[in-house]
Amino acid sequence: MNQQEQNFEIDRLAKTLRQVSEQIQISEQSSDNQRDTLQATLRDYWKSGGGNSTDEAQFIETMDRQRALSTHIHYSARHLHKMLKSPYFGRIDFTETDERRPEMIYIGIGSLSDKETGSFLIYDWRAPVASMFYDYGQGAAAYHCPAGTITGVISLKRQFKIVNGQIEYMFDSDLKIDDEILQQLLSKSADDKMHTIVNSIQREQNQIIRDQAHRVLFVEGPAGSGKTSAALHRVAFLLYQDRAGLTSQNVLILSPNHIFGDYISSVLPEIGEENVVQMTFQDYVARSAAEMPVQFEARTTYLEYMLTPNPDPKRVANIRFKSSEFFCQALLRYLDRLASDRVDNYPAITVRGETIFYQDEWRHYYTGSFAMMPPVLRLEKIKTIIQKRLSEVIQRIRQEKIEEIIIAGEEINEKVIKALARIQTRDELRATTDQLEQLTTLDVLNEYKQLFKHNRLLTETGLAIPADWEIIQKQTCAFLQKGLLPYEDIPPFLYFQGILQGFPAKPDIKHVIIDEAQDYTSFQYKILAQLFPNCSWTIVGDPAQAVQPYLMTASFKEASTSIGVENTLLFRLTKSYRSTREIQALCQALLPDAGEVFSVNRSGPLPVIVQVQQSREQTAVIASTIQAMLDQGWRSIGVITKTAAQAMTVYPTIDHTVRPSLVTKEDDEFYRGVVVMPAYLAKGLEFDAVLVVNADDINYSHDQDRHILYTICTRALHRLVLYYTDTPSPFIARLDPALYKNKPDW
Ligand SMILES: Nc1ncnc2c1ncn2[C@@H]1O[C@H](COP(=O)(O)OP(=O)(O)OP(=O)(O)O)[C@@H](O)[C@H]1O
Repeated sequence: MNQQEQNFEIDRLAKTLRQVSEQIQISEQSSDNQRDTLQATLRDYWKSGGGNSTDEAQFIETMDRQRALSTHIHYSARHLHKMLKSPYFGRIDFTETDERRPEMIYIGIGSLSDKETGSFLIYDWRAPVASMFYDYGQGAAAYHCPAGTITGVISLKRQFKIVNGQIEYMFDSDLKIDDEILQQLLSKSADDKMHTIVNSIQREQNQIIRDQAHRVLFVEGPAGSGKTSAALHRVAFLLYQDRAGLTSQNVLILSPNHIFGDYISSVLPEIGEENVVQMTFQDYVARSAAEMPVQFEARTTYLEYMLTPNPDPKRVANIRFKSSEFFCQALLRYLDRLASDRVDNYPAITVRGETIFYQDEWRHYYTGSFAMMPPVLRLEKIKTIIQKRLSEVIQRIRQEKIEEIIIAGEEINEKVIKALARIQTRDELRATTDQLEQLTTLDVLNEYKQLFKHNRLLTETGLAIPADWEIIQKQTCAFLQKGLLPYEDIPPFLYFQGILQGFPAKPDIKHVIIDEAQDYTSFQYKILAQLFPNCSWTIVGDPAQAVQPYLMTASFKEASTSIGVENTLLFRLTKSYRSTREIQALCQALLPDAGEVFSVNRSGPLPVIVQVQQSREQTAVIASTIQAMLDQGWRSIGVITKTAAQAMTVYPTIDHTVRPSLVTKEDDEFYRGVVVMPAYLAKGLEFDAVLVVNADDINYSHDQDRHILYTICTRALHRLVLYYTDTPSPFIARLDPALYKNKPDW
C-alpha cells in the first residue's frame, strides 16, 4: 500500500470519527430529551389524579413505548461509543456488474451513514453486502439480498486494526482472511472470557452464521473449530435480520453449565448486542425437583461416581437403558396408550342406584372434548363435571336426611339437625367420593414406579423384554424406594411428567442455541422441544467430546426426530483454530477414527508427556512447569483432572504463591490464572497451557475415557503437558513418539 493510500485511509478514519462523535452528541441529546419526556408524562399523569382504567391503560402503553425508545437510544449510544474506538475492520471495493465505478464498502460492528448525503460510511458486518468480506478475496464475488443475488468484482480487500481511534495496522489481502492474521490473533494469551471473531470469521463459519433457510441447523466440528463462536455470531446476525420480530429476550442459549455461560457472556455485548437469555438443562431440572416428593440425584454426584474406575455394572446397565432409543420408544408408546386407553375400563358413577356419570362419558370427555389437554388436566376437568352432578344429588340426600331426623324426633335444634344430615350424607357417599378421587388422580411418580415395579412398561406396550430388564427393574425400584431419582432417570421422568401434567412452555422463545449438544439424550431434546414450541434451533456439538460415560446420547438424526422438525441441515466444520499444530496433531491421534481436520498454520513446542515417580515428584514437577509457563507470559493455566475428587486432591499440592483457584462446582466462579478443575467443567473453555494430571491407565483406559482425555487436551492453545505415574494410559502409550517429547525444553 503506497503512502498516498495510507494517507487516504488516515483521512477517511478522521472523517468517520468526526461523524461518529457528532452522532454521539445527537444521540445523547435525544436521550436527555427522551428522559425529560418520560418524566413529564409521569408527572402529568399523577397531577391529573391517576384517571380511570382507560387512562391507565393508555398511560402504561405510552410509558412502555417511551421506555423502549429510551432503551433503543441508550444502546445505539453505547454502540457509537464502541465505534469511536474502532469504527471498522475491513474494506472491500466492489464493482457491481453493469456498473463502472467500484463502491468502497467499509465494514464494522455497526452501520453509520453520512448525516448529509445519507450514504453509508460503514456497513454493519451483518449487512448482506458485508458477507462478501468473509466469503471472497479479489475477483468475482456475489451476495444475496432481498432483491436477489448481486454479482460483481472485488478489486480490493483491506483489513484494519483500529484501536482507540488509531490505525494500528492495515494491509491488503488477496485471499479471504488468511492464516497469517489468524496466526496473529490466535497466538495471544487466552482470556477468562471468550471474545468476538467478527473481523476474522471464516467462510465456512459465515455460512452457519447467515443461514436462514433451515429451522434446525446442526453444526458438527472438531474441538476448537469455532462452533460456539459461530453460534453466538449467528445470534447477533438473527437479531440484526429481524429487528422488529426478534429481541434478545426471544433468544435462549442452553449452556452445559454456568461457568461456560459466564465465559461466553462477553461476545454479544462486544459487538453491541444485549446478552440473550441463558439457561442450563440443570436449571430446569432444579426447578422441577423443588416440587417433587423424591430427591433428584445431583449431576456432580452422578458424574463423580461414574467416572471412578469401576462403577457398578448394574448401574451402568441402568444408565444405558434409560438413555436408549428402546426406552424412549417404549415410554412414548406407553404414554400414547395412557392418553387414549386410560379410562376405557372406568366404571359408571352411581349413587343409590342412580347413574350420575355413565361409563362411556369417561371416554367421551377423555379422548374427545378434553383430548388436547394433558391427561392430568383432563381427569381434573372430568372430576369437576362429576362433582357438579354429585352436588345436586348431595342436596337431595341431605334434605331427605333432615326430614328423617325431624320425623325421628330425637333432635330439635335446627343447626344440629343440618350438621347431622351433612355428616350422614358425607358418610353415605364416602365410597363414591373416594372412588372418584382415586379414578381422577394421576400420581406421576407412582405411575413411573409402576412402569418397573409391575412391569407395566412391557405389559402395556407389548414390547419384547430387553436385555438386563430384571437388573433395571430392581435398580429403579431400589432407588425410588430410598426416595431418590437417579440422574439417568431424570430426563425420562421429566418428559413423562411433562406429557402427563403439561410443560411450562415458553412460547416467547423464538430461537434456541444448544452448545455441547453431544451430551444430550433424546429425552432431553424432547423436553426442550416441548418447552420451546415456537422456535428455530442452532445445535452445535462434537461427538468426540462426549464426557458422560455410558450415556447413550442422541445422534443429530435422533435429535431432529425428537425435536420433530424436518427442515434441518447438518453443517460440518473442518478447520480447528484453537491449538497449535503440534497440540492438535496429538489430540487427533488420541481418536482412532478422527476424520481429517485442518489447522491454522500456527506452530509451537511439541506436547510433553512426563512420567513422575510418585506424588512428591509430581508436585515439584507441576510447580516448576507452572512457574515456567508464567515466566513465559502465559496467563491462563488449566490443571485438569478427570474428577472433582482428584482436583481437590491436587489443589493443595499446587504452590499457593501462584494463587491457584479450585473449581469443582457448576456455579463456581472462573478466573484467569492457575485453575484446577475436572474435565467435565472445563468443557468449552480454553487455556494457554493445559496440565493433565494422572494420565495413567487407571484413569483413562476405557473407550469412553478416550473422549475425556481428548476433551482435556483440546483445551490447550499453546502448551500441553501430560503426567502419569506408573503405567501411562493406553491411549498415550499408543501414540507415535514423534508427536511428543518426554522432557520439556522451556
Ligand atoms: N474465525 C476465527 N477467527 C479467530 N479466532 C477464531 C475463529 N474461529 C474460532 N476462533 C477461536 O478459536 C477458539 C475456539 O473457538 P470455539 O470455542 O468457538 O470452538 P468450539 O468448536 O466451540 O470448541 P470446543 O468444541 O472445543 O469447545 C476460540 O478462541 C475462538 O475465538
